[in-house]
Amino acid sequence: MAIQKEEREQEAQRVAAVRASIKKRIGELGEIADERQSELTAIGRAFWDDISVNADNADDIIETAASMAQQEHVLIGQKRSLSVAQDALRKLQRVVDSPYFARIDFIEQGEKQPEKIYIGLTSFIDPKTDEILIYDWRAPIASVFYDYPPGPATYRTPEMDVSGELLLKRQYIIKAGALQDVFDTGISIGDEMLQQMLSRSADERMQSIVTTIQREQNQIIRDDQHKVLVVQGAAGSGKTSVALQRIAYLLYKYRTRLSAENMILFSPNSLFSDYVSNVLPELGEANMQQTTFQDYLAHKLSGTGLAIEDPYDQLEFILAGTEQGQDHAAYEARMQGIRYKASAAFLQVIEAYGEKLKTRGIRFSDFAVGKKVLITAEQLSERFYSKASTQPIGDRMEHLSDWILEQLEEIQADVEKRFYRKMVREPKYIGTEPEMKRMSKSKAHKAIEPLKERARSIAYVDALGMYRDLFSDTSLHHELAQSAGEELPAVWETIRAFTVEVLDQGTILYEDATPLVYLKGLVEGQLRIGTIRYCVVDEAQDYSPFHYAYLKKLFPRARFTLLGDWNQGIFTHANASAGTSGGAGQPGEYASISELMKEDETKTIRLVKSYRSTREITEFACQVLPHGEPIEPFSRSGEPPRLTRAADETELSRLIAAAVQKRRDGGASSVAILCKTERETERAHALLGPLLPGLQRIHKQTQHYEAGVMIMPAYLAKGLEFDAVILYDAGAAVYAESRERKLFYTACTRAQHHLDLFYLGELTPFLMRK
Ligand SMILES: Nc1ncnc2c1ncn2[C@@H]1O[C@H](COP(=O)(O)OP(=O)(O)OP(=O)(O)O)[C@@H](O)[C@H]1O
Repeated sequence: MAIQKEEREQEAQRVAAVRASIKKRIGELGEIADERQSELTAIGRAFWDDISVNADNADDIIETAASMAQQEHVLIGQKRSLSVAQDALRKLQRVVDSPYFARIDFIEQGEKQPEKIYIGLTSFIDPKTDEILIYDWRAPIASVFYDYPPGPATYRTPEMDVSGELLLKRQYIIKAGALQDVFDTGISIGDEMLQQMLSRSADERMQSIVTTIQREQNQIIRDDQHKVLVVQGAAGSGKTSVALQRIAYLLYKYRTRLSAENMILFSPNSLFSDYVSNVLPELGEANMQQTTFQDYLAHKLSGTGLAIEDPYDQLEFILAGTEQGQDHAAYEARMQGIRYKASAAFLQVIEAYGEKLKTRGIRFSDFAVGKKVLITAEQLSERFYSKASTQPIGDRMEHLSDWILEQLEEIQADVEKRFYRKMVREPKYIGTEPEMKRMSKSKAHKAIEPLKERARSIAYVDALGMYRDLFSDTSLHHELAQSAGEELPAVWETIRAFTVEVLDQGTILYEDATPLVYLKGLVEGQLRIGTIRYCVVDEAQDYSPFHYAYLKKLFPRARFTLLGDWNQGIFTHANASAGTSGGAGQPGEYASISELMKEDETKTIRLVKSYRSTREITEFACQVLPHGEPIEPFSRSGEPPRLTRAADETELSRLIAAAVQKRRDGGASSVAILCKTERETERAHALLGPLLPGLQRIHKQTQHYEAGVMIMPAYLAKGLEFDAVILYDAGAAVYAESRERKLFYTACTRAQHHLDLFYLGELTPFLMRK
């Protein structure tokens, strides 16, 4: 809704006035920061002068120590106040050219005068008048802007709910310090503004969405009542964006007791981590810890010498199917194993195993130097099980480690003596006695230290051996399954034989890694990281029940936000709970998450509106999953996706190169050519490379995201988006199996503005209208 010229004039004046105020404050803060910096330098200098002066005189040592402690205290305080000033300065510098983006006029119940609330990225109080010139978008009252159309409205403060009436909702576009546009909005947050945001070309990195957060998204961002928040959101519905703004919100709301180190985000790969890495800094917050599950597993198994398979290699195996001459029986054996090992039933078996091991059965390994065994596995076992079984395993392990360390101390002393005697006896050592003592001490230390390290890291427990027992010993597995109220899987013998064979080759397949790490954690009693208070899992559909049980154990004090889209679940293991492998997402799958998290306070929120793609692309992608979650496209129109058949590979490459060029000429800053597998990517890259100079090949190890023209397997594009997507070969020879449907859907939904599909032979049946 356009506003009157006069009012617009007033708004422009206010922008200028607020900006002037901010600039002034920036100047003051700059001076304060400089002053504090020079004070700090002076104190630092005096500190060292004091030490050098006083330390010359032995009598002054005590006095020096006292003065050092005191000065250090002053130094810490001074550093803190410098960083406060610098923080405030940085925040204002970031917003000075665009101080706010919205205004609401709100009259609280019982009040006579409405209040004008201006909302921006950070709050700003006029230091002279104490007037709040800008409210932070995360302040309680700002939620009215996101949640309500003009009319009755309520917002929640920590103390109470405040009701009133929203009289006006206004949005501003302020660039380089000048008001460019201002308009009043009605029902939802300016479709106009959202249209503008979504029509732009995809940026180098993900952008923040604070100016246009939608009501249903705001509900997720500000939820702090539930321990587990599950978000099922359509492709492009803003799950990742919401996750990041939520982290910023929590950091603001709990700023006195929560910092970025208390939060962890699990993302699908390093490329994605890089892609989203600037959102929080843009919002003035530090980045949370970000990792991939794979990195976590690798970290947990580091030091064991075991290398685990990458999830993408597992996926490649699944996608390759039996097409490349792979033995059908072997393929099926592994597929059955993947499903079983991700299931809640197998989790119960491992839990039962953990219970049993409390009283007997932990496999210990000997402590030996070369062939000489210092402490036998039996001694360790005896010692461990001599403690009451009511004591937690972790405590008993800790005692055992302490005991081993004591034994090793004695052994080290003994070894040292022997080294010394040997030196004395052998004429080739010609040192003084203290020298020989020092040498023998150091040699003994070198010999025993690795053993001590093994003791400290509980590397004397043979978790892999115990995991193998689970498969080599059918009666054990059967007994555990029964005690957990489960049955052995129907294809047990196949799974059993396959697993033992692979483990004996020294390979840890991806499907074995989490159960193994879980078991390891149970027997070592070291499965907890208490500092994490919020754990956010993006692409949550790609995690199995096992993963969730593990995360819950790992972060016992954390609240969880799990964001996913079952329609994009491309990993077989992830579907194991509902047994819908390859099919469309079923709402029933959520129940299992709350069950697994063992939390009553679980809330599931659905996001059905998709913002990324044009209406035409979203509708096109929806036909790939006829029974998928409903998706409501945001009303932004573009050209319909184009389907082009090529006669052969040479023509395919030529057509694709021309399509890329067309998109680039049309202004697309990012164009992605998506293939099915690594193999197909390699082949396509070889053909297209000469036709498209500068074509970037994206690998699973790629760490940095850079806009431009790129080629990759579709699964690596998860979570990302591009101005234009080109599907390399959408033929029936490539996409036909039900397990490939979701991957195909994921690929199509990466496109913001243009989607071009090419194919050889027949078109994929996923696009045949029913
Ligand atoms: N409220 C909003 N205002 C502006 N842009 C938005 C909003 N919500 C989402 N978007 C935009 O929509 C696009 C998709 O968002 P995002 O990547 O967060 O979705 P997603 O649900 O995680 O997608 P997917 O599951 O398909 O990877 C992004 O460009 C994001 O900036």
